[in-house]
Amino acid sequence: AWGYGADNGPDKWAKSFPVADGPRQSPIDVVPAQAVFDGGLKPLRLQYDPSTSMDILNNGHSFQVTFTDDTDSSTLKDGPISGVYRLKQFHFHWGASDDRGSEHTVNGTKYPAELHLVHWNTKYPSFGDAASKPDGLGVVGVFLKIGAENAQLQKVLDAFDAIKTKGNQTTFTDFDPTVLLPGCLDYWTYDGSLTTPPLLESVTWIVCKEAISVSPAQMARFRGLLFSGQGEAACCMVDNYRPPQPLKGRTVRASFK
Ligand SMILES: NS(=O)(=O)c1ccc(NC(=O)NCCO)cc1
Ligand SMILES: [Zn+2]
Repeated sequence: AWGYGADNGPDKWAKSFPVADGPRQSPIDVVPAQAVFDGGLKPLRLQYDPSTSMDILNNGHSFQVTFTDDTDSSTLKDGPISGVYRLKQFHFHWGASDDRGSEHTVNGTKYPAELHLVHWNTKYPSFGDAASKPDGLGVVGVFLKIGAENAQLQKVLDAFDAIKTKGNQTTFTDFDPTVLLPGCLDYWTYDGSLTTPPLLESVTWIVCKEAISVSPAQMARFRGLLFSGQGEAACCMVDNYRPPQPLKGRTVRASFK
């Protein structure tokens, strides 16, 4: 199965998932000087109801916090998208050291981690259906940079002991992911894909310009998770990021000057 190792990592994914070499793959390197300011882009409207957070899971590739998405309680509206997209889950990608870990880069700069808030377009009946449509998903990406301890992140990190190995999950309620957003919601946006198999080209990417902070000790906690399952040889969950992919003529728009 796919992963991030030498034998099953990003350079090998095209064998099982040929779309890996497609025209709108993610992540990309964002070059701010080449982004086109679009005054028609609206401010992001993220409205989350903490009662929709359900559980936190180690899925063997990352950990994710999953939300109930049977109503429009936690939504993404405006920004570059039209209609209403529902929050399904959020997860992170990170490195084995602070010099790498993000999927998107900015002028080639890698951040130590990147948060993805995954939403699906309610014009489709479900996440699974939306994931196969060109306008099916909206993912908000937020960079993490090394700095002060992020108290809002602590609640997520404190659940890690219960999800150390692949397949473990535990209840994770009353969490409002708004607390993980940067103060300024200026963003870049472009048409892309899932950054893990099946790499479906269904994502409107919304990458925030401003990063949130994470302390070195908190980053060390991320690296204590395991790709491996209970009773298997321990394999640290680190470097679970896909490197930037060719832009192939796409335009990146900026919501700010
Ligand atoms: N890294 S990413 O592009 O944000 C991403 C988001 C969702 C998925 N897949 C997914 O959510 N599958 C359904 C189970 O949650 C894969 C990659
Ligand atoms: Zn992701």
